[in-house]
Amino acid sequence: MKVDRAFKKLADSLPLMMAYVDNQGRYQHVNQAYRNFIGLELHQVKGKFISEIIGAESYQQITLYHQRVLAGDEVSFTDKVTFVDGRSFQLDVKYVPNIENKTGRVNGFFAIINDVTEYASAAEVLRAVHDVVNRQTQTLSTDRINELLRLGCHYLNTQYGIVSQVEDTLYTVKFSYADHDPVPPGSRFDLGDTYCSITLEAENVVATTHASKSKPYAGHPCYQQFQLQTYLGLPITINGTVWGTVNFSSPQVRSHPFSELDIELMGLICSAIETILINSSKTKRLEKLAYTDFLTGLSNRLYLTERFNELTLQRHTNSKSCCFALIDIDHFKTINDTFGHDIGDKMLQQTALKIAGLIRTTDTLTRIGGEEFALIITGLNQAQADSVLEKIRRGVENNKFQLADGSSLAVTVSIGATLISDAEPFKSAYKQADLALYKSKRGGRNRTTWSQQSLTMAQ
Ligand SMILES: Nc1nc2c(ncn2[C@@H]2O[C@H](COP(=O)(O)OP(=O)(O)OP(=O)(O)O)[C@@H](O)[C@H]2O)c(=O)[nH]1
Repeated sequence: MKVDRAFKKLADSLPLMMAYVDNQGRYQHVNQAYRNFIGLELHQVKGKFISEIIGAESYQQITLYHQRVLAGDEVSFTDKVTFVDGRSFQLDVKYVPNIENKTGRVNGFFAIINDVTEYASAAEVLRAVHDVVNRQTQTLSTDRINELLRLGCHYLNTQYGIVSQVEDTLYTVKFSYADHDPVPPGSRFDLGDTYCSITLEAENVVATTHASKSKPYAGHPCYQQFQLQTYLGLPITINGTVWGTVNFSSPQVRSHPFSELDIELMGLICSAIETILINSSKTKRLEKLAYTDFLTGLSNRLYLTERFNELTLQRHTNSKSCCFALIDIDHFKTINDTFGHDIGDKMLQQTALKIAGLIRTTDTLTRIGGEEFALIITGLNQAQADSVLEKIRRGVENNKFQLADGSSLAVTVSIGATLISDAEPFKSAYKQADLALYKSKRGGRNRTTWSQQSLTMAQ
């Protein structure tokens, strides 16, 4: 069929993409919108087979629709279509057969095409954000934030996706995604050297698609150092306070501006990240509570067993020696009975503080029961650990507690210690130390006794 002039004129004036294809599968006309879309002139398309414009795989998929329309059916479909130049789009397509009135013969078909790529990937982002936020209990917050950054990069077609924490003028990368050359989490920059300074100053989303040609990005230290041309940044706010930023960037100039939809979707990703950060800090707070002894502020028995197991695993690789000691206040019942429970509590707190001040930060001190503390000392041999324990014993003995009447009071501690043998379970080490502690108590208190096992190991 000859495509008449009226049709061509009408088709060219429409914003929709339109084509007329004959019953041999050759383009007879493509309107201006379609030509703009595929970047070809009419003479480059006219007379060409569909298979010369659409990539082989996509052509295979849509050829079924061609058969149906050429059999006289109207056909609609939405599918990903890849052109021979490699570009892919999500297209919403309607085929209308051109049927000859008299004969009923199908001469060809009209194709009306709508590019819904942006909406399709927006829907994908929405679905994924929803999914990531709802997977809260099953996946680590780090994995979920990384997944959101990956989605954002994929949707905006940027190289880097970063969540930063900003404290005063310090910019720290907390989470990072890049399909290549990622910026490692923990990297620190001066806030002024990042475009995020612009985001935080604006207290709102800011974006550029061609930094070297737009204010205030051109000449910005971030451009000078990293030559990032495309940037979209949003402030992360937690409990009403600015916490940091989420930003997407690329060294490439972006071919088209960010749309309102892009900004809305990135806002959604930012809110999802805020929610994950808030929930994870709540979880951390609860975890801290679960591992803390309220009276002394030291870690508790639960923490001790977990730390012990962790060290057992580590010893498999570094075979560092490890000492486990139980430290028990002597005659504590008498203190309670004589001075009252409140004074007893204060003595416990003061003793905890004293011992904590005498050990290294790598050692683990916990309160595991009423007036009993447990200590794990790592990396010292028996003689060295023994002198630490002696320092503790003497330190507590000399630690005077002032009473309201001006008099002072001191307590002593008895200690039972053991060297932990390789892969020894907590229960066994505890039993060894407890037996040694019992000997210290029986031997007159205010002393340290080592388990039989340790004495053999130390020889
Ligand atoms: N003030 C106070 N006392 C506690 C706490 N937990 C346990 N106690 C008391 O600690 C005392 C421990 O007494 P015992 O187990 O008989 O030991 P002890 O008097 O220290 O005697 P030895 O260990 O044999 O030297 C009991 O009186 C408990 O009530 C606490 O949180 N605060």
